[in-house]
Amino acid sequence: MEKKDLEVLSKLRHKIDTIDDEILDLLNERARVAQDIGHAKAGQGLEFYNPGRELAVFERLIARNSGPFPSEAIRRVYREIISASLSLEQPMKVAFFGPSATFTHQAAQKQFGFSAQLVAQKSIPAVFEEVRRGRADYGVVPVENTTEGIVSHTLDMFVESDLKINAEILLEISHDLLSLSGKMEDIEKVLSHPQALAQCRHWLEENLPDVPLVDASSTAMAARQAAEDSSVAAIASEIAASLYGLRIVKPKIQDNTNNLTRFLVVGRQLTSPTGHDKTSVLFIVADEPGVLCRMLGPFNKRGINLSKIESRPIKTKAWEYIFFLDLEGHVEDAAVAEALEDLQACCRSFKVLGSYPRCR
Ligand SMILES: O=C(O)C(=O)C[C@]1(C(=O)O)C=C[C@@H](O)C=C1
Repeated sequence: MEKKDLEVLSKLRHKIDTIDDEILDLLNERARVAQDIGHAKAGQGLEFYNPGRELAVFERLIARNSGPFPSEAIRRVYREIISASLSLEQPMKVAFFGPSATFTHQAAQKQFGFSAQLVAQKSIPAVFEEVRRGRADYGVVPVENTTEGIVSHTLDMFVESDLKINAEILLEISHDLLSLSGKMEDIEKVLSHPQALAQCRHWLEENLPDVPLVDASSTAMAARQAAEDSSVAAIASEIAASLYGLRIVKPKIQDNTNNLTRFLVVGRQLTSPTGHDKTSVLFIVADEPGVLCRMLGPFNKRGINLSKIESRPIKTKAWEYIFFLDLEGHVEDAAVAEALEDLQACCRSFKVLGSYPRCR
């Protein structure tokens, strides 16, 4: 580099250093305000974590952004700023359906950031139990997938549990091809969970036709094995790559690109309205003619959009069902409250599972 160019570079770097100093000062100023909010909330017995407010922060900044800083990066950067602020208010413990490096782990990290303490649990009931006993502040569990449908284990938990849904997380399930070197030519074997191998079958046939495919007990386990042998590649998540020190040979190799999973954040309290909410309820109706029509009528009458209805068998009674309904709005909205009151009138059993910010 010529002396003149070096001088230009040095000036620009000095400019960046000055900007970074300002950013750092502002980050500390913001953290102090977040601490003040934390104290004010503690005084009123309010929850420190407020997913609705977080969403509003992300969305306001993304709408305001004129670039060139990428909008998606704004979400990620602010995710970590808020996560760090929250850890000053109160170190947060989040139980998730593990093991580590699963997609639920990734969803928990997306929602709570790196400053939260994420603790893997062996089962979905164990996640609920950790939160119920107060050993974790929140829990993250999967609830439905665009390819596989509902996760019945999670829905069944709400029948007995008093925990409330505080937020939903949408995650694109992206299967990445990972290895130690990150080079296609080093791959002699591909390892993954049978479902992940099946979801990437066409890509594997086209790109690695002669390489043997071997089943592993989980995508995380496949990544762990790939970390021990440079001739083995694993199909696993991005988080598995960072956990096991693997490189991405090829991202997003799944055949169906529209593979999304919805996760729920469960906590011990109901959350307050944000203006963009969704409510989930569970109920059992009497087994009599016209009851299905009557249970949906109150929502139709008030123009309330129903986004999902599921039924699950009642385990103690043959051919009777529990319904799970998702609707737009918050239980504190007048129209929603009235509709739910009408619904309750034709139910043998009824429970609000939570009102929480709709993922947009
Ligand atoms: O606004 C609040 O309620 C805060 O506690 C502040 C803050 C933030 O850093 O912006 C931190 C944590 C909450 O989950 C939401 C927002």
